[in-house]
Amino acid sequence: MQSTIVKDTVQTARRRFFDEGSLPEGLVAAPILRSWQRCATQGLNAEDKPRVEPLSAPELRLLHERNDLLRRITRPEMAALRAEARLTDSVVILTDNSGLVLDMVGNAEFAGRASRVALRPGVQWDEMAIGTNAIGTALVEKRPIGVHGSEHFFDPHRILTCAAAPIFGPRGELSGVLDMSGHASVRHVHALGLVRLAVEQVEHRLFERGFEDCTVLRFHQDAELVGTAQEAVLVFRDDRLVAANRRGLGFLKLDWSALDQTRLSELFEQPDRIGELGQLRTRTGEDFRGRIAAPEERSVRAVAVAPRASAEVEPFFGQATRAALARAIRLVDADVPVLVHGETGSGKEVFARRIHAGSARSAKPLVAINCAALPEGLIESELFGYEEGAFTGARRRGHEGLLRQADGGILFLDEIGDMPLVLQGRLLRALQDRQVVPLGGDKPVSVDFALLCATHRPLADLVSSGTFRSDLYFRIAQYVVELPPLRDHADRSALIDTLWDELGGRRAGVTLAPETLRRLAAHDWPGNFRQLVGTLRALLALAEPGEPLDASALPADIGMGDKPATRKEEVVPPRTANTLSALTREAMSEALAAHNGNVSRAARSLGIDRTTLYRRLLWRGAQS
Ligand SMILES: Nc1ncnc2c1ncn2[C@@H]1O[C@H](COP(=O)(O)OP(=O)(O)OP(=O)(O)O)[C@@H](O)[C@H]1O
Repeated sequence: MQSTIVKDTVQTARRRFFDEGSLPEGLVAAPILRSWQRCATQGLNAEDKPRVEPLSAPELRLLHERNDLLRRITRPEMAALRAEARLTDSVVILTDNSGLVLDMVGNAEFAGRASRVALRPGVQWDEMAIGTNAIGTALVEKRPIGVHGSEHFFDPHRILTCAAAPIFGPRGELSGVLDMSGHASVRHVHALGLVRLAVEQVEHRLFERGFEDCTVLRFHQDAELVGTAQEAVLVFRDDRLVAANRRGLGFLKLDWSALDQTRLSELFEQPDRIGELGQLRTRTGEDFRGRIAAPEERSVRAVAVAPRASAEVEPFFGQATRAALARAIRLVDADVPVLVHGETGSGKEVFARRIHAGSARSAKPLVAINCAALPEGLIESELFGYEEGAFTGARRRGHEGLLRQADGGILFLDEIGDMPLVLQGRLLRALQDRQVVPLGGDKPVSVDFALLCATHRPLADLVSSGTFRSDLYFRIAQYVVELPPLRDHADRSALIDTLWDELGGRRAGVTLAPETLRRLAAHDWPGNFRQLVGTLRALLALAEPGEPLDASALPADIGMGDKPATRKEEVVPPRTANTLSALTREAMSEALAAHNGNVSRAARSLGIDRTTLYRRLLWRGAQS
């Protein structure tokens, strides 16, 4: 009902703006209206088709190379949001600082729909080409923004609901944009919050390296937030401010123009202790709690106290998995291909990296390729390389291809079940002959790599249904490791305890209350380790040192399965969901009730297909 009213309001605003030429102030958010004005002033016409100029495959590869650091630094957040996106039929997108889409992960079905309106890697989503959209408008407005349905400038984008936040570097430079996009019929009310939090983590991590020779000041009014991603950070080289995060500037009422201009001594009174958490008083008389780390002393302390970066959680392996790892290492050393199978988030990639680290090839590269993430048209040139001038847009000096980059090391083909059939034959030949023929070339080049593959799909079934070649299957699956889903772990409490320590819970002086631990252990974690680690990280951010973390901090859908719902709750489901997945499930249940249980109609009203709705409802049924 509420969304119908919002929709009508936007339609009225559009009519006034586009047909009557008046400003519908108050009917849409001010940043949206500003964006419509900018687009109209630039001569964009809402009834035209947006101008899309996708990059060629080699250009996209170059773009990836140029943005390597950004892609690496955002990886943990992309992985965490990807799990959320898969469960909510949406996608997570990373762009460069001009809005060029670098990566898109999440729900494959929605990715297909998004691709039809050119929301895909290699397309620039800047406002001037694509009109009002979360990515482009966040870049212009330099702040997080949600753009929903008809708030988009161009008509075809009405199917989208998007939330984006710009990523700022330590010197205020725009580095990229993180975005979550889904279908406009399912309102992802938490998407903007999730994206903002993720960007805060990314921006905070940008301060971990590169300032070893500087004095770094970390502070907050709340002492407990010092040392977390919510702290304010100011960096001084020879007493001069050279880098900062937005919170640091905001607390002192400064902006980026203060860089290189302002001195530490102008901002703060002499701190009482260097290195220790103490009182900091600004020259204007405001008090903060914080810590100043001088250059030499900081580099020593950083090793001792810096929280582990999120990508580096020490994996938890049960006894059986440890034994499987030892066997897999021996097999890979003997050049026997190993296939790792497990549900999403069960740790296939983590396991593969451990195999590499323990193998005789550890000093050589592990080249990991996600076969599902590579656009189909790119896989061939990416894997096998191409000769100079092999096709229009090919790089002048050609490209050696990923198979050759793995020479001497290990080739890890992740999501191998998603490799298109046409390329499976070519891959098989390369694996059998240990030779690669680049596109546009005729001379085979010898390669030497060990092969690891992973998939969450039932490959044997794909073989039976004819979508995966049996000869390739037998080639890659000479030894299969099955990673168990979390719900099958015998002692989940011990596992959660260990991960909590790994994530820094004990170091931060926070424990999980017995009821919290019980509920976490009772949950069946469909997103496996990825979901569990993400939830524990969120809980850690909410925790108060010295106080056991109460079960009320848990997301609504965790640990409630074992509690009978009250009659009242069954009749009037309260809007308490505070995760995207819970919200989506709520929306699905509501749609189903509104259509008297007719799945097709409910699915249509949500803008998803029947199978997605069935799948999600079945998944829900399995949970409760
Ligand atoms: N054994 C483990 N112990 C602790 N954390 C783990 C473990 N395995 C995985 N994780 C966490 O889960 C996240 C997902 O792991 P990984 O990418 O290896 O899963 P995956 O099975 O390859 O998932 P997908 O099929 O979706 O690609 C990792 O980033 C890591 O934080």
